[in-house]
Amino acid sequence: MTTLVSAISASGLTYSYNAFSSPSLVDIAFDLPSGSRTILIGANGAGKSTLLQLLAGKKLITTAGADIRIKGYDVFRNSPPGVTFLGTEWATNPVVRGDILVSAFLDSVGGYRHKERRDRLLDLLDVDLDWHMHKISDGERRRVQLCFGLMAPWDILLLDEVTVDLDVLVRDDLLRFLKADSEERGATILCWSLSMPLMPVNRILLFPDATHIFDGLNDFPTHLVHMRFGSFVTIPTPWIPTSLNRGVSISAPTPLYAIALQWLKEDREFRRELEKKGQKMRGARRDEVSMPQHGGDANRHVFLTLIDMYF
Ligand SMILES: Nc1ncnc2c1ncn2[C@@H]1O[C@H](COP(=O)(O)OP(=O)(O)OP(=O)(O)O)[C@@H](O)[C@H]1O
Repeated sequence: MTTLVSAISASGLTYSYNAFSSPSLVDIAFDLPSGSRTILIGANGAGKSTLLQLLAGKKLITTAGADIRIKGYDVFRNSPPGVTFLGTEWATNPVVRGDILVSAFLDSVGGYRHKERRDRLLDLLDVDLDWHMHKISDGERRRVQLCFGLMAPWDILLLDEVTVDLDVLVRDDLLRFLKADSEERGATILCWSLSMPLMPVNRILLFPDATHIFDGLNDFPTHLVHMRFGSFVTIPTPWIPTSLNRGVSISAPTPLYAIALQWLKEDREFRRELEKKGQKMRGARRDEVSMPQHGGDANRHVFLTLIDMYF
């Protein structure tokens, strides 16, 4: 049995993109054990990508007292080894859209050193070594990215949204591979795949296609986190299907889907309550926000709303 030691931890984590915007993360604190597989659940703008990028050391945090550790290493001062971050910006990099063969591309990043894992991933992700990177679809490019990122064994895997555009079969196989890999090697995964706009929660129930986001996921995580407006509403909590969703009234194909919809519904209600009190939250319709009566305050409110929209 794997001994659970802390793999990822953070405390006092508050982060703003610039001096004008409200913080995208607010006083986040958590501790994830080695071998855990955690899914972040939250509406658009909840802060999931920002958190993953900070953990990956992609953004510098200057807030006093903020601390992020991976395997005990301070991510900003002392990069921890064995961390793989896969995010969506990779696909827009001109290098990976150049006229290069997939085989040459994977070899250029050491694919030949991990041939067994590479070949397993090529099969699983249905990637052809003879593809040219500039002549493949976005979904195919994503599959090459996953092969590229996963072929060297990792200790910590940070996945930002990259499984969303895979077809259902490939995604299902990939989740099985990641789960087995994490169980065999005690490796840790933190990812998010469960994001939906706040407003159309009810409409999602009418579109069976939206449920594919959850295919194969129900048995994948060991922990769930609920994020809302940059904070953790639910800290990493062990997930045993049915453990968290007692009392959840939404009927859904899987317990994970039910809890995600329930949380997003709560987020929407929370936001509407704030808006009734005149607090503009990101993503709100302007006509839903009650404007302050005083002229000066009203102008300031409009100004802050514009800042929120443009930064
Ligand atoms: N480059 C940026 N500059 C300023 N604000 C940003 C930037 N990127 C994100 N934000 C803001 O930070 C907050 C969190 O965004 P983030 O992308 O982390 O959310 P998310 O939960 O990943 O959302 P989604 O599900 O839509 O990807 C949002 O309010 C967003 O507007």
